[in-house]
Amino acid sequence: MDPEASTAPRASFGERLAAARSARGSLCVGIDPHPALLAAWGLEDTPAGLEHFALAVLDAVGPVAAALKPQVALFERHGARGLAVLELLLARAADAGVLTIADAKRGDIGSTMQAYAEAWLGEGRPLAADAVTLNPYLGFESLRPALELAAATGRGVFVLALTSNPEGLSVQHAGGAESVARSIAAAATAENIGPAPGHVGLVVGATIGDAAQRLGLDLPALNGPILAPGIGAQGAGREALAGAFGDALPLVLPTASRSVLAAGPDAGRLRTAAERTRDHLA
Ligand SMILES: O=c1ccn([C@@H]2O[C@H](COP(=O)(O)O)[C@@H](O)[C@H]2O)c(=O)[nH]1
Repeated sequence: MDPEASTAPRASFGERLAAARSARGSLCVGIDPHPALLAAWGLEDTPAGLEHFALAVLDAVGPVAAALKPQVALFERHGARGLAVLELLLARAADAGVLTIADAKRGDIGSTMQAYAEAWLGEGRPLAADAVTLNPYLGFESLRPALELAAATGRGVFVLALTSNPEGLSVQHAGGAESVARSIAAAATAENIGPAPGHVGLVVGATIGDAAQRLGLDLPALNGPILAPGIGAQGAGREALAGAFGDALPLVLPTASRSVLAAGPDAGRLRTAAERTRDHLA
């Protein structure tokens, strides 16, 4: 191996995601090994079943998706052995050149946030992904350790702004014209200075209808990626995406889990389901 290559800093997450979207199209596929899906695939709800499922999704879908998004909760429910599977998946994805977004929704006071940042974004850490989802309920500024470490390591973050679930309204819409969601979006935008696509993204559900416009979020100004869950199993499709995002659509990375994963275990069907979803949404 060229010793210089191993120490060269990686490009920023924004640049790497933009390249992946150009090469593989604009879909993120979630890896959510729900017990019912494992059963439908003929797998046991065990770490071994989990490993088979996760690696099969990587092999089948990795080549046609801009990123994969393992849902950390579904690995955590298997304890240490489940996390070992997640660690293996992240390593294999990195070897295959497939970007990963760990859907961990972390957020805590600064001193603890530092540890979360190192766990999910730290160079050489076993669970480090290309990006992680963050929960700003303790205040956007509490996320500072993750924002800084992501920038330093060429990784990214996606901060929850308007989530896809109906219960999110009670918190995220609060505040009227100065809503919580609007302030989170503005704070994220302020992080993405410079011409290149920024590394601070937002999570905005594809199911939100016209909420972003009504609440005055300036999403086209973000200069970073918008991860949009809610596709398929939660009811959103192409029209919902267009209605929710308008001029911000070029920033949007839709993500679908159950609706794609249900096409397995056959690798060809799984890949076709991902390609159809991606092409339908384009
Ligand atoms: O607002 C949010 C934030 C995260 N999620 C996560 O995305 C997937 C969606 O799965 P589907 O099977 O496509 O519904 C899941 O891991 C959620 O925890 C979200 O849905 N909404």
